Amino acid sequence: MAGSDTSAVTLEWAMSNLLNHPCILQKVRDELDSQVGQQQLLEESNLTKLSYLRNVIFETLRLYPAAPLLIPHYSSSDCTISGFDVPRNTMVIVNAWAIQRDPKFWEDPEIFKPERFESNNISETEGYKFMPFGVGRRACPGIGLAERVVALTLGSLIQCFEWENISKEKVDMSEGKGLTMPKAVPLTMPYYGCPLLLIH
Ligand code: HEM
Repeated sequence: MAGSDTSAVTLEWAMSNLLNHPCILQKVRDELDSQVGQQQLLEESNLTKLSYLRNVIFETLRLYPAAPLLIPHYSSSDCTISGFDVPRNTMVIVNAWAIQRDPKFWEDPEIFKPERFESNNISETEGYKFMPFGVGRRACPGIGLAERVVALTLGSLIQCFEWENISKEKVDMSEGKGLTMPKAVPLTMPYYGCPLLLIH
């Protein structure tokens, strides 16, 4: 799975979600102001304090996973999955997109609500309902890098520029086709530089 394409589409989905939810965008900006301030640029060492930014990225990956069907796996032995007998050497495709929007597991599954991740330690309590990086031995080995790159880039874009949807329409969130899930309509939006940029 390409590391750059997955991170790039996740950024585009995250930015689109924020433009459609100005209050959430403002909350991210407030967190950046209080935890990093306007006198210095966001750095990797700041990320541990930016939990709301992290939740925005998790919520983006829940609704718009970059690899919606993960990567095809083969069963190494006969097994049973949800009551279905799966013989050895069968190709198994996991629909993470559907699981991450399943109303059996998620309250208001179609709503973009980063707060849902506030009290949870995903790895311990979320089990197999949230798996944008896959799970187990063949899960994405780039997860640590991906989380840092997406958070640093998204956080820097919000810290350094003013973003606003000037169109009367919401940003189109239709999904395109591809191994990594692109937006059907690419995001284009004007932005304004912040005073922080003039300092550096
Ligand atoms: C937001 C960013 C990313 C997402 C959402 C993502 C997601 C995934 C997913 C879902 C898989 C398949 C897991 C499975 O089938 O169980 C995967 C595999 C993989 N990813 Fe990522 N990935 C991201 C970034 C990266 C980065 C930055 C790198 C490396 C620098 C990377 C390297 C890999 C590799 C090498 C595999 C194959 C692992 C294997 O088959 O054993 N990924 N990724």
